[in-house]
Amino acid sequence: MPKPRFAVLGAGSIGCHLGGHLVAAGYDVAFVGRPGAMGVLRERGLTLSTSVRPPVHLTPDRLVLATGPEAAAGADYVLVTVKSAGTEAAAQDLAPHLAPGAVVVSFQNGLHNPATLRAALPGHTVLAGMVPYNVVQSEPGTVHQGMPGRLMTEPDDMLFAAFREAGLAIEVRTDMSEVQHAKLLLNLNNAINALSGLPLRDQLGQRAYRRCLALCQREALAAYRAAGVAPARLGPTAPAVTPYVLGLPDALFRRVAAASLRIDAHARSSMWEDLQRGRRTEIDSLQGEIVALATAHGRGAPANERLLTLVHEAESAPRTWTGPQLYAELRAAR
Ligand SMILES: NC(=O)C1=CN([C@@H]2O[C@H](COP(=O)(O)OP(=O)(O)OC[C@H]3O[C@@H](n4cnc5c(N)ncnc54)[C@H](OP(=O)(O)O)[C@@H]3O)[C@@H](O)[C@H]2O)C=CC1
Ligand SMILES: CC(C)(CO)C(=O)C(=O)O
Repeated sequence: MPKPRFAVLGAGSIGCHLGGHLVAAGYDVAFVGRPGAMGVLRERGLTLSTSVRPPVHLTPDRLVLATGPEAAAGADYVLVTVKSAGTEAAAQDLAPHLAPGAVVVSFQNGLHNPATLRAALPGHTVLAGMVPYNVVQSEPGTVHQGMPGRLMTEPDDMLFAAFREAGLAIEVRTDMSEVQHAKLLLNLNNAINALSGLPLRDQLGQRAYRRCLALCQREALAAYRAAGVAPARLGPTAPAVTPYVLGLPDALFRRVAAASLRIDAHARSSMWEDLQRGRRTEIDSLQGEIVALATAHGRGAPANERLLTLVHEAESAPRTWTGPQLYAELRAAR
């Protein structure tokens, strides 16, 4: 059977990580990205790095690089890896070029990207996917995976086989909505990490920042309960218990949550990268979703609402917050 062909729509950290692994395993991948980013790859090639394995370098001649969605025309699978605010536009761009029968897979954070893609691409199968680990562009042309983890998607045998062959750990799930709600609980830390200005490991090592996350997660769990949503359990700790664990003193937290601190020194939230580059963040699809859900059920989510405002402010006027400053700010909002 011929190998399926892929396109990556939104060739940034996640798109280059997924697409790069597929290229390394011999799959055809068309990378669709911004002219600047594609120029870097055209010049330097793409390096896939982790702190546990030697890096893999793909020379420029192995990369099919494009800046327009027409490059996705030959793909059997289109992996959508733009930030949430760009999904609608990316889907509209893609619609006239998508091959009949092509499957679209959203590997994005947030709750609504698969639905946005389905609405814009009628007649195509759109699968929800989830990336549990961090990938940063540690230097131009290098995407670095900073922690272990298994990708998740809705069932598709050919996709699953290709990812496995490419060395991308992947798990098939039939409860992706619950998975996405669980991932959103983790992504409530993106804003806290971005405002801390610290690598994830250092930020999560500090109780005051973890308490900020616990406040956000408690509000989210209350909103989920009101909405009848039961988030999936993605790690050793059940979602309902996580806020208690986050509030433990540092030494105890390090022992109880050792697995969640298996993060290398480079890892930062994807929102930190956005603030660094002066780009719009995904805050409306993260804290914004919790505020909207809480409001729809007659509840407040003041800590999430305050973070929403602080991140919007940081988009135009960057500032960093110490853990105690941020915790005091979020508590004062309640
Ligand atoms: N990075 C991470 O560690 C993780 C990220 N995620 C999620 O994965 C998704 C992707 O994140 P990430 O890879 O970090 O994002 P990036 O910003 O690194 O990559 C997306 C790239 O796509 C470009 N882009 C946007 N729209 C288009 C378009 N229509 N055509 C071509 N290129 C386009 C963006 O350019 P521009 O900026 O100019 O719009 C950007 O360069 C997000 O939903 C994120 O939350 C999930 C888990 C971990
Ligand atoms: C992996 C994680 C939770 C944190 O880096 C993330 O999803 C992100 O940065 O967007």
